[in-house]
Parts: sequence; structure tokens; C-alpha cells
Amino acid sequence: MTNEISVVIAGPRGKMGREAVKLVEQTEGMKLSAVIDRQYNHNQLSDLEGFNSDAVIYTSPEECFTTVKPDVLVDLTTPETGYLHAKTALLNGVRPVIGTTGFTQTELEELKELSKENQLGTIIAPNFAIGAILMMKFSQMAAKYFEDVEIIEMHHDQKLDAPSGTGLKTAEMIKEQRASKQQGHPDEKETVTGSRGGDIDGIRIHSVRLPGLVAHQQVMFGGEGQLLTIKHDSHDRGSFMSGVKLCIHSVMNLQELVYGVENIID
Ligand SMILES: NC(=O)C1=CN([C@@H]2O[C@H](COP(=O)(O)OP(=O)(O)OC[C@H]3O[C@@H](n4cnc5c(N)ncnc54)[C@H](O)[C@@H]3O)[C@@H](O)[C@H]2O)C=CC1
Ligand SMILES: O=C(O)C1=N[C@H](C(=O)O)C[C@H](O)C1
Repeated sequence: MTNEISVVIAGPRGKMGREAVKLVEQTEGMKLSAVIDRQYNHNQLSDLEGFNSDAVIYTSPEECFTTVKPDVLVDLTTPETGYLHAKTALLNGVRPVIGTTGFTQTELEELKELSKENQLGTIIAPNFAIGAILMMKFSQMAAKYFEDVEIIEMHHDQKLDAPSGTGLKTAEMIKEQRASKQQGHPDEKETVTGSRGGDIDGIRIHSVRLPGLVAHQQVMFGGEGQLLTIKHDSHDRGSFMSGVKLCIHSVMNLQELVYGVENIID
């Protein structure tokens, strides 16, 4: 009988997946039992360049979960795939830790329901970095005192979803704190579509995508004669790993879905 947490990682060859593979392999009390990839079915991860793990690669999540019976799935793939993986995991008794962003509200609701029905923990983590989590919490605090806010999120140009999961979650947290407000001039008109950014309950959100960036966000609050900027930068993907580790441990003790790492830290 072992107390090791058996982990499967989906997306091991991606930018985040590679870091997560190293993390799980180096963490005492965790075992990388298998990985889910689009290719290389039934190879070992060590058959691929840059890996030395003997974890088996599966292209079918069902086959992976029923054969390996892991405790936890860590998903770092794409929005459509991440959702399917999370659903398949819950239907097969596996607890999802989802770093993948870009899920729709309906998908989130469905996973919440499935998690509850199966009494299995799920963590949906728009951002694993402690600094980003604090940025969101501080922004929520600030929104009590400043009702005008715009979010600027900046990412590398390989990102699929806009706005980012972090930007969306920040807006949702601010929304819980302030009354709905239409910002800017009531008669303002965009002469170039999209100039004023996305609109979440009046909160404007702007997405910048450029090579050279990793993951950055500024939340700007304007008040009479003053500007408060709350800013966070992830300069490399190591910034996310302590959060991944915390979520793998925490999901083992949950029986429902938690959306946001701020809900599992003190
Ligand atoms: N929550 C957080 O703190 C963070 C979340 N992310 C999110 O994680 C996700 C991955 O980001 P990156 O690693 O930068 O992307 P990436 O593009 O480098 O990696 C994605 C990987 O998923 C794999 N993949 C795609 N479809 C698949 C399938 N059907 N089965 C198995 N693997 C599949 C791809 O082959 C690729 O290796 C994104 O949604 C991103 O927004 C990224 C950084 C931090
Ligand atoms: O795609 C990324 O890189 C990131 N995605 C997450 C998001 O959408 O917020 C987290 C972080 O910003 C990096």
C-alpha cells in the first residue's frame, strides 16, 4: 500500500506540460503514472527527446484512466481538449486539476455538476502563480474603493484564448465586489472595432499578444486625481509550478469543483 499520489499529465510536450512532468517526477509522494498526448500511443515518454520518464503515453484518455487508474489528471492542453479530458476523468473516477484556460461558462457548469454528482474533487485554476492569485485578490479589494477599472493582459503570441483565463477571473472577482457600471463616456463610439476592448459587466479587458512575452497583467483603477495599477509578471513557467503542486495535493481532499486557486490558499 503506497500513499503516493498517482498523476497523469495531458499535454506533456507543451510549454507547461514539460515543466509539470519535471515537477511531478521531482516531488516526493507523487508518481507520474502516464501521460496523454495526441501522438506516440503506447510509447514511453523517454522514447521522446528531452524526457527520461518511463511513463507510458496514451492517446485515448478513457484507455489511460481505466488502465492506469490514477488519482489525479493535470491537464495543460487546449480549451476543447481540456474540457473533454476533465469530463472523461470525472466519469472514470479521476480528479481533474485543470490549468487549461478558455472553457465556456456552460462547460464550467457541467464540470461542476459532474464533480458534485461523483463526489470527486476538481480544481479549475486559471492561474497557478501565487503572485497572480494575489494580484486578483488585491484587485478585488481595490474594487471596493474604485469603481472604474480596465484590465490589460499580455501574453505570448501562441496563446489560443482571449481574453486570458486570468483576465476573465479577475473581472469576475471584481464584479462580485462592485455594482455594474458602464465605463467611459456614455456617448463614446468605436471608430475602429475592438478599440475599447472586451466588456464584462462594464469592465473593459484588453488582450495583447506578442512574441517575447510570457504572461503579464495590469489591473488599472482610476479615481479622481489618481491611478492605482496592480501588476503581475510571469517571466517563466517555473512561476506556475508551486501552484500545480498545491492543487495536486488539495484536489485529493475535495469532493466538489473549486474554480480558482485563491479558494484553496489561506
Ligand atoms: N493555469 C495556469 O497557470 C496556466 C495555464 N496555461 C494554460 O495551459 C494550456 C497549455 O498552455 P501551453 O503549455 O503554453 O501550450 P502549448 O501549446 O505549449 O501546449 C499544449 C500541448 O497540448 C497538447 N495537446 C493538444 N491537443 C491534445 C490532445 N488532444 N491530447 C493530448 N495533448 C494535446 C499539444 O500537443 C501541446 O503539446 C493553455 O490553455 C494555457 O492557457 C498556461 C500557463 C499557465
Ligand atoms: O497561456 C498562457 O500562457 C497562460 N494562460 C493562463 C491564462 O489564460 O490566464 C495563465 C497565464 O496567464 C499563462
